[in-house]
Amino acid sequence: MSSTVPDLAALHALHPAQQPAYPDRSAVDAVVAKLRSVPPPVFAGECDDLKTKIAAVARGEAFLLQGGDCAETFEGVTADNVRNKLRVLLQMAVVLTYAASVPVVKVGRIAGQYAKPRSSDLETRDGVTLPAYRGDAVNGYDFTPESRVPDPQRLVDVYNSSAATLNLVRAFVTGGYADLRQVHTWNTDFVRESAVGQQYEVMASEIERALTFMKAIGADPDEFHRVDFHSSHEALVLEYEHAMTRIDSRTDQPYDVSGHFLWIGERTRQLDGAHVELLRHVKNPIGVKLGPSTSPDDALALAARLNPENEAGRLTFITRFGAGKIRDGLPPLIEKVTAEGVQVAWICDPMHGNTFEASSGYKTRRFDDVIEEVQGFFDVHRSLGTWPGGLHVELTGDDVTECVGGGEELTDLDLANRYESVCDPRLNRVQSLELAFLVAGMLRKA
Ligand SMILES: O=C[C@H](O)[C@H](O)COP(=O)(O)O
Ligand SMILES: C=C(OP(=O)(O)O)C(=O)O
Ligand SMILES: [Mn+2]
Repeated sequence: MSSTVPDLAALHALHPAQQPAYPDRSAVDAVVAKLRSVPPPVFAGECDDLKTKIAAVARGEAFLLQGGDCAETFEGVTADNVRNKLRVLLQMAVVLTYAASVPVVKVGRIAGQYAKPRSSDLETRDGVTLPAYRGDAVNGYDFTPESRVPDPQRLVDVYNSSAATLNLVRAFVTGGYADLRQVHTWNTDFVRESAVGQQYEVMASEIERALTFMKAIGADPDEFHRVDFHSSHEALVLEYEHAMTRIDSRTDQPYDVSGHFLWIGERTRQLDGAHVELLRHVKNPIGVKLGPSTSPDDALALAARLNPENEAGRLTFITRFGAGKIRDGLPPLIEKVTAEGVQVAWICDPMHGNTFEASSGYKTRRFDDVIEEVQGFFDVHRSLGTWPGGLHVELTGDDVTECVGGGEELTDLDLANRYESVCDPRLNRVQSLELAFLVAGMLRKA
């Protein structure tokens, strides 16, 4: 892989999709110059460690759990918010690990997930049309002309918010919060009231007994004290990702140190596009979203471009077909990629192919469609003898009402109660845990 990263002008010459229309180029240049000098939020060696873990996923020896907000917000960077997201991911990971006896690689859509590709450049409300909200990285959510102007200073806020979030996540995962012996404590509040909370309690008690037994036979309890947790986001705004791309002093190779894992979205995965061009040069583990229009040759070409050395763990395909399309659409991709000997981890995003507008006007997803897509993903892999490597979900640790269905049987009418996402609807904490138990059952069979 070439280590010469193209400059920003060369990337812009490729007419990148989904970029902010900044009104003042000199202000952008000043921000990029500033960002080039800030300390990296992650260390390149951590990216290599994650790549090694994803290689185990590609070999069928581990399962990847990737989850978090569709769009993080600056306002959402609070201790409670970060802790709640981490907690639901830790609970899901423990369910998957314990119930399916598979190591789980934990990756948050967190500490950098601030930029959004949109279906339309414009948004119209009550006859007023303004530029669409493209995430806090780009413009404001408020529906006013001032707020919707792209402001490059926001990229500095992305850096500061990401660094603050990751700092707290690191403190939680190494400082005792994520200690496996806290498995009961994570569940203390509301989830105990729900059926899935009770199911979790039973499992947590079994885990506690197992830990007590292991301690009694001389295992080191410090083994359970910390977990590995990684950050990820869609690499979308080229100014930001380019400014955060640095040469690693150990290896002399470029890494995008804005996060451990970066992915290219469904709308920006053009083979000759700027996003593929930038990410093909960095050494991080990377992902590409693949929707129903992807042909087997597209997948092969992306793999050849992004992972020419066919390094295991480098490339993850995140499929997002929709519940109705996965059973027909996924097999040809897996068959061709497998037949060509291409090393890839296959991950299922059961969210983005299942979005629709409820009669109330809210964007939502049905919990049953999410489950149906994951079941399709597992069934396809089972029939082809390949490994269903993981799950990519939009979720939150809070009690929101954004997706319908699940054990709480949320309906269209409930959506207005607590709809807080600024972009796509997320599973709430109960729905996330329900998903984890269902997937654990599928994994046991796999
Ligand atoms: O998160 C993914 C996309 O940004 C999102 O689904 C686009 O949503 P839109 O169709 O409302 O623009
Ligand atoms: C934009 C997203 O997804 P996709 O690129 O698959 O539409 C996302 O993950 O929020
Ligand atoms: Mn989304």
